[in-house]
Amino acid sequence: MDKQRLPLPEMINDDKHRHKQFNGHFDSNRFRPPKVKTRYIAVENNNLNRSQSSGSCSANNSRIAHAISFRGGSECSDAGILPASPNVAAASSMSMSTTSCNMSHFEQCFERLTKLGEGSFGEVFQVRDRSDSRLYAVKISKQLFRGEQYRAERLEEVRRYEEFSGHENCIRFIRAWEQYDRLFMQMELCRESLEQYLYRCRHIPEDRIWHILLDLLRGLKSLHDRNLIHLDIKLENVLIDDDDTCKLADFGLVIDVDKANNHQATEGDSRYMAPEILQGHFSKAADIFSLGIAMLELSCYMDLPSNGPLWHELRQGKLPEEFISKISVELQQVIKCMMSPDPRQRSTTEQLLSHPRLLRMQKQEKSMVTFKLLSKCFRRSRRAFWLKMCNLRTVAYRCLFYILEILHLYKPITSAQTPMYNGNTATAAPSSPSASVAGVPRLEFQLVGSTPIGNRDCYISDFLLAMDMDLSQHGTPTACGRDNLVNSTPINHNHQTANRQRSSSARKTQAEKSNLLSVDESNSFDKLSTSKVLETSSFRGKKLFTLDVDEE
Ligand SMILES: Nc1ncnc2c1ncn2[C@@H]1O[C@H](COP(=O)(O)OP(=O)(O)OP(=O)(O)O)[C@@H](O)[C@H]1O
Ligand SMILES: [Mg+2]
Repeated sequence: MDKQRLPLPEMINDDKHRHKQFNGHFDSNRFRPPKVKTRYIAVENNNLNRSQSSGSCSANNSRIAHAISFRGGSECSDAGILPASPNVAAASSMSMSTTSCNMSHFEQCFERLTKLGEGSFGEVFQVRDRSDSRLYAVKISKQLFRGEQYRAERLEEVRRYEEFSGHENCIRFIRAWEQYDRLFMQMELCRESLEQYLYRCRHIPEDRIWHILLDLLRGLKSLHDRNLIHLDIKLENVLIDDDDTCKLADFGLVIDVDKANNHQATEGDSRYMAPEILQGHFSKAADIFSLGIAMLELSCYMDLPSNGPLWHELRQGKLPEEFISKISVELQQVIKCMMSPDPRQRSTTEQLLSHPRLLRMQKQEKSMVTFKLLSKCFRRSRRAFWLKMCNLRTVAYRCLFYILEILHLYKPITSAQTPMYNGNTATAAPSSPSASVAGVPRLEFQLVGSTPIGNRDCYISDFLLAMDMDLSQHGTPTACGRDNLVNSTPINHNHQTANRQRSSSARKTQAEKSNLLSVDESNSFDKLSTSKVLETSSFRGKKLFTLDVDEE
């Protein structure tokens, strides 16, 4: 990647330091390092089509999801084609393969819930894993891979995430894959970013600031120990998990110190940028400066300038008195030490971690370690318990619905097997279907079968009522749009039986007078042979006849 220089800070005559302003949404128009712009396409399943991946570095393969991992020690591995999620495999077996084929791996595996945030490289979504119902965060790169070089740079982030995933103060990485020329990274879900936390709390107690500093110094040390520099330390790139632990995230600009001044580095957010970066000097000390200024922002609720005279003042060691005076001298000294204009004078992570206050905190933490572990275990088991309870409840409801559904379908089928109508005179059935229908709660379901009425969503009870009304008015079931209907389908038998049970004797007579006639094919073949058949169709091996019946 070519080194991209920030334009020199503009001289703006706004020389007043300000408290942070929050107008309900996060400022997305901050001064950011210049980045090559490409057309942004919203990450929707339907948008991820072949035409957009034209010019792709991964060419024809871009439609297939490939796992990305550097864990095996290989330099850049496309670990292989990802299998479809188990849910999709099940869906495919239920002849939904066309739909599942059109789904991206992301959609097959996750249910997208909310958007958590957005940076210059990616959008991050809260998702639910369809296989275990757990919540995760998935970062989807905004820009399509424009070429092998660009793709390799994006995949570097995966390598870094994998490298630091095990550290308590770095975000836990789960897996990554590429599809449709985009990179997808699944990671642990955090509660919020440090920036969101600051906007929520505004005034953060100093005790908490020290704890945050300790967490971040530990995370940063794990990078610096490997001779890597983050280059994008800022409040947005620090995430807080459910246990209130701060974690470093966004390793998109991480670079090897040895390669840092070799056209490899890209500056991060100018508000947090160390002064020497303008001269192209990238070092671990640059990260210390960024962390120091982030601590100033956090402890003083100060709006950091992205350019102008105030930007320069902050980098000359002049910290605004009206802000800095609000915090303890101890914290002031640490911040000043981290923000020293000369990078050689800045303390290292190790030196900072050996600050008496931080040492005391680390000792306290050690003694609290068992208690912390226990409380963590308790919180996790409580969560697991509720999850299980919810699952049990779902299973119980499902069973209940199945039973109800089976009951519902069972009765009409048996009633159809017993001829209940003989000729045009309805005789009472031995059981009372209407009573059983009334006993079944109003259940929404799709009618099984392919009768004209079965091809739409309806309530079976609605249908019964409709039949009831039709019969009471004309004795002609308009649901089928015929005047003379002979029907042996289970559903219609049931309707007629239910109708018969619920209707008054007057209505019964009316029904008898009408041309409605229900016959079983086997029993009433002789009647059929004498009647004029207008139309025939079949349902479940039973024949449906539309007859012109002589009333006598
Ligand atoms: N694991 C996560 N859990 C919760 N929120 C997250 C997570 N990862 C990222 N976010 C949110 O998404 C935002 C953007 O994520 P991230 O910083 O990784 O994107 P980016 O495009 O690389 O950003 P940048 O512009 O800093 O390079 C974060 O500021 C944070 O608010
Ligand atoms: Mg970020």
